[in-house]
Amino acid sequence: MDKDTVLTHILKPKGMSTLLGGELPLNVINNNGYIPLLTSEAQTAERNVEGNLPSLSNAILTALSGKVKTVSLVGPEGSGKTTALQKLVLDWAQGQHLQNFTAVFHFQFRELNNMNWPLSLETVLLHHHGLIEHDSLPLVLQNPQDVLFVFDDLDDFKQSLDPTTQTLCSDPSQAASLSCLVASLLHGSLLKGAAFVVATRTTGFLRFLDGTQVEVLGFLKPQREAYFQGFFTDPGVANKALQHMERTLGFYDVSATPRFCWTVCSTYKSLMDAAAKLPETISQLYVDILVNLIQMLSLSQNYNKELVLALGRMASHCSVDQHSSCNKEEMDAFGFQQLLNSVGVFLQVDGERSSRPVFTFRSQMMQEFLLALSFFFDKSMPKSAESVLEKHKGANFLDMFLSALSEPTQCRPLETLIGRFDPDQIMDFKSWFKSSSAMTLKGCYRDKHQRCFHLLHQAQSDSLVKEIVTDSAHLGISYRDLSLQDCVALNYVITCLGEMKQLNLYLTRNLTEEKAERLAPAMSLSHNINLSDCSLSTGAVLHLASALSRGLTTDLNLSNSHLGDEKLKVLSAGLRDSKLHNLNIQVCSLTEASCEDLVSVLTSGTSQLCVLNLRWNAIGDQGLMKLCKALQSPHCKLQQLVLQANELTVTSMEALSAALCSGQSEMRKVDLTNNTIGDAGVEALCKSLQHPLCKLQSLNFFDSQLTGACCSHLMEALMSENCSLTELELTVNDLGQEGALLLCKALSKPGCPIETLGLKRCELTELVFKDLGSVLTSGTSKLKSLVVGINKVGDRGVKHLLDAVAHPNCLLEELDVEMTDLTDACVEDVCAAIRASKTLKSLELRNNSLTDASVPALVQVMQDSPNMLEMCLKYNDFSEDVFDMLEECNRIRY
Ligand SMILES: Nc1ncnc2c1ncn2[C@@H]1O[C@H](COP(=O)(O)OP(=O)(O)OP(=O)(O)O)[C@@H](O)[C@H]1O
Repeated sequence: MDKDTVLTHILKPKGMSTLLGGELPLNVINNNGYIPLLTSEAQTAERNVEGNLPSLSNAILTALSGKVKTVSLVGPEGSGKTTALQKLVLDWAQGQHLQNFTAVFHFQFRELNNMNWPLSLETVLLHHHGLIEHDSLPLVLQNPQDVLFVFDDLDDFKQSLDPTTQTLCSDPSQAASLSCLVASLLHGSLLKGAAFVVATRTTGFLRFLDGTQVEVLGFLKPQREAYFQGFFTDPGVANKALQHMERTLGFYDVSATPRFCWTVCSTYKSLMDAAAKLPETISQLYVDILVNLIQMLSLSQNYNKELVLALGRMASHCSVDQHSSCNKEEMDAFGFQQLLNSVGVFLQVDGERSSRPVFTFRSQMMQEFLLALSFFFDKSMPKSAESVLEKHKGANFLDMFLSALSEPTQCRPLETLIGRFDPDQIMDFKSWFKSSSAMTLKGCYRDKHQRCFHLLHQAQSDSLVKEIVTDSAHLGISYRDLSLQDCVALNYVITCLGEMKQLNLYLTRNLTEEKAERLAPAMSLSHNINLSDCSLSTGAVLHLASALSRGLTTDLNLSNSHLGDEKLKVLSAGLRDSKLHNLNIQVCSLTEASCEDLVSVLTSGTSQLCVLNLRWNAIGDQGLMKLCKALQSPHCKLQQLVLQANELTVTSMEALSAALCSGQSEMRKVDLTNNTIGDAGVEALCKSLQHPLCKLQSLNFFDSQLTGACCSHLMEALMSENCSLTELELTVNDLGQEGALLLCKALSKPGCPIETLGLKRCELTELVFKDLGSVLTSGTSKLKSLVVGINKVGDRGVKHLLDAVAHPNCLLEELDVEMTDLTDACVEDVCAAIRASKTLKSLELRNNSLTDASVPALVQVMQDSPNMLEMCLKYNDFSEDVFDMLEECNRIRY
């Protein structure tokens, strides 16, 4: 039809606006309420200069100028497809775009469905569409490239579009089935060259359409903002309403649909006008909507109930059979006979004046809500909640609505209109919910935990949360990759509980600002927060920081989260006033710059930080030297510092040593693993060990590029009266025989405090093992744990230690002789040592050359020695023949 016809005929609004159906598209457009929509990037080239998503109308216009002039607008229920089509046609008629088309034909499949007899395209255009002059038709048909067809609601099309199952037609005057006409048009056999814009929800028909698909994104946040401002005349009220919607509903996909926004705005407006409370959950919103709709109908309580029951039956039918619409016979079977005049607010009625009207729910969400409601009323519904849910598996919100409606405070407003809910049904739902939640929460499936939290959130009952989430709930599992609505539900549950042992978000790939904001109250109520291997936006870190600063959290694990210096700065602001004791920021891509922020935290006077793990951050000597300033502050409470692989050298060891003996440092444990501090670094630290004010108890020099030269300094330090070191780790350093013998000298001095010694892979010899044996039997040694694996001393070397273990003076509890070239020849000594020792609990024998022959004796001695907690025999030369025997003792690992 031409532009004038469009302007005079088509653009007269048909029908009326309804709360669930939306404001009529033409009213929206005519009243300047149209908010331009966006599409996703995939279909169009790129974002525009401001980095925003492309506009929907541009995407359509661009696609129509392409080679295949078919554009499919795809979007969910109420996302604005019809409105966008009407705007497109109106703008064309007003000369704003698409002026290359001389005629535009606009069809709705819902209406076409009624044509059940063969028709030619000419007849459809002339008589059915009825708005084209007979004379102009040939012109149109001769120039198909000047014609645009606009088809709406393709998903409602009840016939086939498959070109392979029907013979397509090409003659506009030939009568054919509707299915053939539409398929022939879209496949180009009829009116070849014409252009098409087709709007649809996601449907299987899309596979028959060539051309461009354009996603209709509906209202994202900025469009919602514009819409609310347009809806409410007072900007303050608009803002209040929007904030409320964003906080309570903004995380549901449905809130991106313009139709839902209309429903929400209209409902909020009437509640605000009545000075009533706005709904806190989606269930409460639907209670309010239903109350509003029922009140509008002004029926008696009996009629209200009948209507709700009939709607519930229809909802169940549509949900089970995946029907979107029902005919008159079906409606009668649901019990609508007397009530059909009242269904308009709930149902869209097509072909009202024809003999075959079709009824469709205006809102899928309301369909599910009515289904849930009927569970508490309809005697014909399955009796148990479990079977209702089983029967309507495809319903997304059913369990959430059931949960909300089973709470007295939430169902009360409806009870006054439709009568009392069946108490047996309420009880049934409650007992199903409690027992299934108890099972779910004992298990480890995070999705199921989340669902349970959603149901609790909908129920809005503190006491129910406390009843369901008990100590037996397994809440320590990782709730990674939460959606925004998961965050809201989890936060609700933790807030009701009042505190949480551990909030585990391990492996969350995208903790956005919005999600962290929703979780912030839960974070402050959690004693331990695990955010290891997560990626957090700066905004998220900001919320974490503020949650920590007012919260209960004592342990925070951010390891492997690659925070970087900037985000650490943001975090530091919250650390000062937090209760944090233990901060793990290993592998966080930090540099020297972060140390300044950490210093300001540690010296703040309010920080409680005792343990700081900085493993694998390139802070370097300059960074550690800054931290050392903090260690000398009377405010710093740090006791343990993990400095593994921090690119440290001897340069920073002097400063560390000075800090340790400053008299202010509380430091008990320093781990310097994997740094190149070398012998000179050890020498510097040994000075502090001899200082009376140094409180250090544990030093770890694992793989620190040391040689025997450092041992004289260690010996001196260990022999000093002031030394309080109980743990010394020197594993993976080339100390050699000479160096190790010096250490043994120190260890044999009465009073030497060392209890745990690590000398794995230190190039030790049999002579060293002999001296270590003497240390152990000396009667003065406090050694409880000795790790001397990966030194090739063989059976003879290890025998010195085994004999020592058998000696009554030896206090050893743990001996590690991994990969020391042991053979079956040592087994007798092993068994003798175990039998004689009163203290030994663990023996590490992995990576040796023991064979099957040793197994019976080793199993026997383990069975006879209940003191022994573990013997590890992994990676020896056993055959499968002995596995059964080894299996007999569960304290043997093999
Ligand atoms: N761009 C818009 N600006 C303002 N309001 C809009 C816009 N788009 C849609 N609406 C409102 O949302 C309602 C629903 O939109 P519309 O009917 O266009 O959705 P739809 O995607 O065609 O839905 P369905 O899949 O159910 O056919 C409209 O009646 C109108 O009130």
